[in-house]
Amino acid sequence: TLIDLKTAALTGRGILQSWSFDYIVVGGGTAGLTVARRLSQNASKKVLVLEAGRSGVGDPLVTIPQNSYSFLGTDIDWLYSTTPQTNAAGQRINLSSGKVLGGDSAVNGLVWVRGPTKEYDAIQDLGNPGWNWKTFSKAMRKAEKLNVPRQELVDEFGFTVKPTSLGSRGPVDVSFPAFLPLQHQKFINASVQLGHRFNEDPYNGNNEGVFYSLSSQTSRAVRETSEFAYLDPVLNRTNLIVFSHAVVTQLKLVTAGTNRYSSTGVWVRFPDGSVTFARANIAGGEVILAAGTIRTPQLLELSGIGDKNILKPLGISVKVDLPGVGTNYEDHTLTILTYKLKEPYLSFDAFGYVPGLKEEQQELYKQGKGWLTFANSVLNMAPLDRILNVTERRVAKTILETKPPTISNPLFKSIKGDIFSGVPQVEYLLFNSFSGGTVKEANRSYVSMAIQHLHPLSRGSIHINTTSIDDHPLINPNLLESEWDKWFLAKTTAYGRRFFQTPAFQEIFEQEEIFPGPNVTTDAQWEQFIKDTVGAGYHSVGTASLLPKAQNGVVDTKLKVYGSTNIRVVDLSVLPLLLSAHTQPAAYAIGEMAADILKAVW
Ligand SMILES: Cc1cc2nc3c(=O)[nH]c(=O)nc-3n(C[C@H](O)[C@H](O)[C@H](O)COP(=O)(O)OP(=O)(O)OC[C@H]3O[C@@H](n4cnc5c(N)ncnc54)[C@H](O)[C@@H]3O)c2cc1C
Repeated sequence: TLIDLKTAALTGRGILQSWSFDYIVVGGGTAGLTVARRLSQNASKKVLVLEAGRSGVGDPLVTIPQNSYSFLGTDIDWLYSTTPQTNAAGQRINLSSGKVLGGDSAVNGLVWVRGPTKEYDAIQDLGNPGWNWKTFSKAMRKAEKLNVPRQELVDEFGFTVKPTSLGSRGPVDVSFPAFLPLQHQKFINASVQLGHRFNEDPYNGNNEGVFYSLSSQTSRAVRETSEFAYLDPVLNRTNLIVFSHAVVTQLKLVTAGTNRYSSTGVWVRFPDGSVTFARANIAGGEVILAAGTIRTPQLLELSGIGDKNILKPLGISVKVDLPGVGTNYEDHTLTILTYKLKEPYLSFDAFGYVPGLKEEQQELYKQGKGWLTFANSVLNMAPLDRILNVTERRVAKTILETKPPTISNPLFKSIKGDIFSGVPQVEYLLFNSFSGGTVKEANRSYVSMAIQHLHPLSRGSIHINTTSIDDHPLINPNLLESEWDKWFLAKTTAYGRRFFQTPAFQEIFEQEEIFPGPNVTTDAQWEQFIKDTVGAGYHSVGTASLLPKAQNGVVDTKLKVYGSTNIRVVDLSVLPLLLSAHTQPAAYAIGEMAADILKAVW
């Protein structure tokens, strides 16, 4: 049952006053709704989901794939930005995130991709038995339902996929879009011409090379979110109560023996500002945090779980002194090159100057066809050898002899071990519009290439600096702090130019680079360029890491917060290391795995 507290506060308050819950899920985002659906399949278990945002049902901002970044600045955006980044020219970097049922799955770029086996196994090797490729891939398959592309789409665009590598019965439909821009088709050729491998089966534990990537959308081109995929089909369950416009302000903790705390429930703020308590069942009730990488550490700290040196000065009574909370924060770093298409080729920029094009495409979309079905669908995941020459590889080795200051020894060792062993280190992808630069002609079409560093070594933090839930925590990804991150991103960004010098791209792109432009040529200029323009990949992880406590971990292998008896974290804040992949499949997988852990005691 979905109850919007904006319109049904009385009903909501009544339920909270008379019920206690077996599971209280804080945050109805990607992982939160996954775990809620699985746990509510047992009709004797009462499940409550508390989501700060509204529903995304029927909202074209959410449903239409091509609108994926249009939520920026709207009512479904948390409007985060980082603290000034000292190693990136003082930039405050945008980190918009979905404040809506479905969370980031309702606003993201729809890319659906997995990393290679080694990266999931590395999570286990850090001291987390049971968290490996085998368990992650099983959970990702459980979440997904592949729609094999229709023959006409295969014929037109060349899509390839190996159906046995993906799930076929999960809630989240994954499909190829019904349209692939010419420039994305050419990106496959350009990559191959540069010596990159074409990968026909990137979902089975080896994602190296250039490939057609799936998109989290139905075969009718409606975006899949965790709300549409996991929640909507089970809305009639009376033991599952979902509140929208419900802001959780704090967890209530009581002592449960020496050095241990239990949560008896959470405080919920209603849209009118009033606060009501949601009670966890005394017998075995669990509080499940799924508020995402930015808000989960905030809630832990506001509730007295975190580093005492941060909590005490704010007057917060320290329940569990857990210094790992809010640390090990990591995001992919991203830079952009922009080129102009030759006439008459078009990108989405043409919506702004070709009369009638938008209307024509809106009509086509009603039949599940055309440009609006497309968000992104070709990726190139490249290992180091593909990008760096012999001399550069030698320099890379020298830089990597020194551990950067903010990453722990085990994490550094783990990543470093993979850098020279064929694991993708950089991703190239195209944005089908002008996405970086200042000089834009009004009636021409542009395409930007994004360059994403997949395994940065800099680590940042997310901590509160006030006791109010309404103040965003200080979000400091510490981008480009490590020498490796700066050097490698500069090298891989410079390499991006080479795609535009291939015959495949020369056919359709003007030769002159628009951004950063031909004046950037030396190593020093590239480094300055990336410092001035680096962005985040919107793939934040790690602030409540799944790691042994002695390694600054926050949750154990059952996702239970150290020092607590019944508080779990199930969102991406538990992921201790980023993958060579965009992060939504991992969020669904962690939700699935969390549900299995909790169901095991039924
Ligand atoms: C712009 C953008 C583009 C992206 N593109 C891609 C992509 O193309 N492919 C991909 O794989 N990944 C992508 N990602 C990343 C991916 O979507 C996320 O990493 C993933 O969905 C996060 O899942 P989560 O469950 O950890 O958090 P979320 O899905 O963000 O869920 C957290 C939920 O908690 C709610 N919440 C927070 N605080 C409170 C509170 N106090 N009370 C109540 N509710 C609260 C939030 O409103 C939200 O609904 C993108 C992300 C963004 C932002």
